[in-house]
Amino acid sequence: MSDQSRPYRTAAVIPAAGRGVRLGPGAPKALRALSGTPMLIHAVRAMAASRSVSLVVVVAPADGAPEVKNLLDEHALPERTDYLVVPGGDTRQESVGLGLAALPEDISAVLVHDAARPLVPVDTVDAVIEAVRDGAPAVVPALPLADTVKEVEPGAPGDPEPVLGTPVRARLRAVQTPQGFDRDTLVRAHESVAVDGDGATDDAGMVEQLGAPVVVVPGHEEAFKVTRPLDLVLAEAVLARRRANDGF
Ligand SMILES: Nc1ccn([C@@H]2O[C@H](COP(=O)(O)OP(=O)(O)OP(=O)(O)O)[C@@H](O)[C@H]2O)c(=O)n1
Ligand SMILES: C[C@](O)(CO)[C@H](O)COP(=O)(O)O
Repeated sequence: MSDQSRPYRTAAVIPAAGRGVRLGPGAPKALRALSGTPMLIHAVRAMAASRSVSLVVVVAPADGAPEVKNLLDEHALPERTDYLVVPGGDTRQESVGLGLAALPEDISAVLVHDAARPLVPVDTVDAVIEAVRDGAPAVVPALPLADTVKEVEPGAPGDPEPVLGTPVRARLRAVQTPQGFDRDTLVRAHESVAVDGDGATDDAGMVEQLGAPVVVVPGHEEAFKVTRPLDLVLAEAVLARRRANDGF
């Protein structure tokens, strides 16, 4: 539940400390360029585009915080947007936890947004924030699936895997970011869910483990995660389409 005595300020925590192994060799994923601008800067701008976001906390690769701070100093953000840079951890869960620990006292609502989703439109960001402000402790943007999904018994890479079942597709959603939270709920989730192996794959799942309700709002196709090389091609195409639509 939100503390009504606190002023209502929203911050975005951007975990950007991953290596991007699935993208292939090169710089840490968040620092790779899309149309000449680092992916992280696109992601920060996507959060700052919302008038409700007054602080962005970037969680940088552990040894790259000064470089990331310089990068942010070089790229203009709206005057209303402050930013902080903190070093990240070994898993996404730890990186988000380190970002949360850096939040100032007066923040009531938190977005957690992957640096790897640089092109999320501002309308999606605002829809998540609005649902949190309307009282949902945890909100995720998500889309219906185009593929049928099978549950399998995982085997060695390349080996046939026995199918265990086929979940009803109409009940499934592919979850994106930014995920939005009442701050106290998210902090409680991070304090109570231990990092196990590679850690939790999303923050809303940790809130589910608390037993708190999580709701879905419509996601957006352009909020896809840049994970594999083909995603870079798609991201460049989306940016080219935006430039064409903006008349540049
Ligand atoms: N230790 C980690 C691992 C991931 N992330 C961030 O979490 C987001 C989602 O993770 P993912 O897309 O899986 O990025 P990587 O972990 O970099 O990718 P890969 O698994 O291919 O290495 C990314 O913005 C990534 O930078 C992070 O901050 N700290
Ligand atoms: C948080 C997330 O983007 C929601 O789909 C996703 O779970 C991140 O997964 P990753 O394997 O850490 O990229």
